[in-house]
Amino acid sequence: MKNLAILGSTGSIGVSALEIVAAYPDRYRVLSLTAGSNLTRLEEQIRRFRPLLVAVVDPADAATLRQRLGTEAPEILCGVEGMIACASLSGVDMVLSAIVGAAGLVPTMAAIEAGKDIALANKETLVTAGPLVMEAVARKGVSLYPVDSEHSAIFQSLEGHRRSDVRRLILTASGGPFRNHSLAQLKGVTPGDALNHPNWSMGRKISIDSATMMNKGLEVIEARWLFDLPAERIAVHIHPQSIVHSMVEYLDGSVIAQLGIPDMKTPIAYALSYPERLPLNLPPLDLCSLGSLTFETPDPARFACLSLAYEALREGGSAPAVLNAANEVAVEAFLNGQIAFLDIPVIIRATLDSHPGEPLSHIDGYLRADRQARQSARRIIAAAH
Ligand SMILES: NC(=O)C1=CN([C@@H]2O[C@H](COP(=O)(O)OP(=O)(O)OC[C@H]3O[C@@H](n4cnc5c(N)ncnc54)[C@H](OP(=O)(O)O)[C@@H]3O)[C@@H](O)[C@H]2O)C=CC1
Ligand SMILES: CC(=O)[C@@H](O)[C@H](O)COP(=O)(O)O
Ligand SMILES: [Mn+2]
Repeated sequence: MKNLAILGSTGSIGVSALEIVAAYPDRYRVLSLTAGSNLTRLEEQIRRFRPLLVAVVDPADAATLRQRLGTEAPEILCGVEGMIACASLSGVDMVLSAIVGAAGLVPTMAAIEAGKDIALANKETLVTAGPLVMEAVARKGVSLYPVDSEHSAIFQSLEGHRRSDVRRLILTASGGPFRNHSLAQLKGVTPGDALNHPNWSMGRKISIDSATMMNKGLEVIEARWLFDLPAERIAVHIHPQSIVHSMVEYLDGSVIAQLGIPDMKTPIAYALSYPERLPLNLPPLDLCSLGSLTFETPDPARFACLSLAYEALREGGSAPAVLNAANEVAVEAFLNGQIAFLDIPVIIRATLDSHPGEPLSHIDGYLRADRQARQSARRIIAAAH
């Protein structure tokens, strides 16, 4: 029996993970759950999975939940302290980190420091503080399993091979809903258009990131830390079908890829059950019906966010944290109708320019860079709109 903490249980990844838990009650037990503000979904999850400890962001939501659950209520905490308590709860073997955004950093670090193995969906944690996270993982001797589909594919494509034989990683990108849009067309796209991902059903923030291709930029940075390779050895190919989830190219020219239908249950289950593979009730991949798999080079003029991410990764220090924070603020502003789609990279560029990169070592430094970049991005938006 593996005891789990699920951080971000009410989100797209959290819900898929709980479907796997429900299918394998003899393998997994949920000891703690965290959510933001979706109390209805969280209440259902508590009644179904009976965790010992739960955390939500807001104290008033914690009180509401206690009242709704009455005698069935577990211990319910709130705020970052509550998230930390859930992540480091005694008896938990593995923490699924699936909060969205840099809000996942502190709970994920708490889990690592408490010696928990990590199944990592929350890429912003590694983007913001990759060196800090990887140092803690090594020092505590915990295992970090990627959940992000591309990184799971790379992890699987590296199995049984020598790291010294790797030439480069090739991340695939769907190209999102605007793959064939011209710059003129991109000017007018709405949040509704941008949320309409062609292949994946995901949370709102990552869906916008896919539309700008910042998602792939964040994933390049994530891959840099997970697999310890520099930016110039991590390439991106557009692959509109999202069937080849990513590839590893070896020194002899061999390319090893992982393929599958686009369903996050596969990488989530692999991270939870590694090294075993669980039977999942998913439709098989039917390559003959698909007919063809295609690949293209990303266009930096239309998808400027991808180049910004490479630039921040090469600069290092605080730059990736600033990039991530500015992106989170810009995506929120786009979703709220405050800015246009093409303003997203402009705001990130301006925020990066207003924050000279600085070397960071302690978590407080990363959190300060994140906080200050958010303030700058908000100021830039307010001044321009
Ligand atoms: N969805 C996917 O297919 C994939 C997602 N990922 C990554 O996984 C992570 C989660 O994505 P996804 O599930 O799509 O996101 P969702 O928006 O669907 O879910 C996010 C979760 O985080 C909670 N949350 C939001 N803000 C906070 C906060 N400030 N503090 C604590 N909890 C918070 C939400 O709570 P509530 O809803 O209750 O407010 C929800 O449980 C992201 O980092 C994403 O990039 C990676 C690969 C694929
Ligand atoms: C499912 C997953 O891992 C997402 O990160 C996905 O890759 C998003 O699609 P894009 O390739 O369009 O960014
Ligand atoms: Mn991905």
